[in-house]
Amino acid sequence: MTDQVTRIQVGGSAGHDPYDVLVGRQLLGELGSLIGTRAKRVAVIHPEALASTGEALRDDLAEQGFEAVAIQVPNAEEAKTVEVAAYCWKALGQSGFTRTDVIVGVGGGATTDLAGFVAASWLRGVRWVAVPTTVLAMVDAAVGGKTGINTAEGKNLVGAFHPPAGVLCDLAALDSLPVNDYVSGLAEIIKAGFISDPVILDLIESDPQAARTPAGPHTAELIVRSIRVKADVVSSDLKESGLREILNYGHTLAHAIEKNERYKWRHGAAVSVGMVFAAELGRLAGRLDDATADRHKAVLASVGLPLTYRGDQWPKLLETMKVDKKSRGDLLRFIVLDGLAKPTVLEGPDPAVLVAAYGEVAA
Ligand SMILES: NC(=O)c1ccc[n+]([C@@H]2O[C@H](COP(=O)([O-])OP(=O)(O)OC[C@H]3O[C@@H](n4cnc5c(N)ncnc54)[C@H](O)[C@@H]3O)[C@@H](O)[C@H]2O)c1
Ligand SMILES: O=C(O)C(=O)C[C@@H](O)[C@H](O)[C@H](O)COP(=O)(O)O
Ligand SMILES: [Zn+2]
Repeated sequence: MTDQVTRIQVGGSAGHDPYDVLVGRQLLGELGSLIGTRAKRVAVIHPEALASTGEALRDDLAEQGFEAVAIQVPNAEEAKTVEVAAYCWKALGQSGFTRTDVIVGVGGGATTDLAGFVAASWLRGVRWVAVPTTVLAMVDAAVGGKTGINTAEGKNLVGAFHPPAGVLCDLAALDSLPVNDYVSGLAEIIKAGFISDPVILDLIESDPQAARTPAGPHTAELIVRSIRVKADVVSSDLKESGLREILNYGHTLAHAIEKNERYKWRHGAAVSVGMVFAAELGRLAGRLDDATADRHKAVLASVGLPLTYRGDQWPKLLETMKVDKKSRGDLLRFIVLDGLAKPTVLEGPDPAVLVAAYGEVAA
């Protein structure tokens, strides 16, 4: 599977333009055609860690005749700030970037979230192409058009739905990814397994150690299966008016942990703890069977993801969860499972049940 190119179409049926996610190797030759002939200028937004990749892409695009600029931004969550967005807007303004010009976001989910947001906000929306270079960005962040930045008050509080024109997942990029960032992406893959495609869980459980590296036998299949889960959901509900909420499984607590840690925790690590909490919530609400709830801890721990967070932080986490995007007025809402691959919404759980569920993750 690793040497072939898999093409997954996203959208088309819900009023937004369809685009393709390509998964394979040596895909960057596709970039010029995705950018298209109307563009004169291209801005390549990349993190510090990928300085040489960003500059090589810029040089390549310049050779293809574009006026190409590289915009280097900080690594990880430090890029998802209004100050960094403003720095990008300034660079676009100074390059004379017009509505037919194109942004390329190369990097992990933090970079693609930022690049997509800059594309959504510049001149009220220009085209952008995502070149995700982490597992997490390939299977989740770069697909589906949720773009945004954080504020001191919470995760992704400012953003826009602005789908890319295409997504290029070059598996070779994963070879340089630090193992903790690789494993962080497995949390979103495991999420896709629990909400929709249990074969994902079987593949990881068959050899958890191998799942921790890009050389594992199931890497491409895990990535493709997870992208299909996401593509199916966002194709029918781009703007999260219903079904798309299932992709937020584990995220209500995760985002509160990330804010509490001032965005220093990896997103996937927080999602891992959040899924243990959500599984326990489902079990205590009488929806989820014990075996499936316990399977969360087993599979997450088997790849080295965390299961616990500080017990004394519960009051602060609860306050933050109240302003989660799924809340409606004073009503707290969580995604839980009615069973394996049966996600549903749990509205306004009894506060005592919430405390008891947190007891399962409290360290
Ligand atoms: N928009 C969405 O739908 C969506 C979905 C899931 C997650 N997200 C967001 O994605 C972000 C997390 O993304 P992430 O896990 O990719 O982390 P990240 O973007 O922070 O990247 C992790 C680190 O790896 C570096 N890096 C990236 N690619 C590399 C490579 N190939 N080799 C070496 N280093 C590399 C980055 O510079 C960074 O330091 C969070 O902000 C999260 O909120 C968004
Ligand atoms: O695409 C979605 O929808 C998701 O919820 C996917 C999540 O994995 C992702 O972390 C997303 O950025 C969360 O969005 P938010 O709306 O809860 O900020
Ligand atoms: Zn996520």
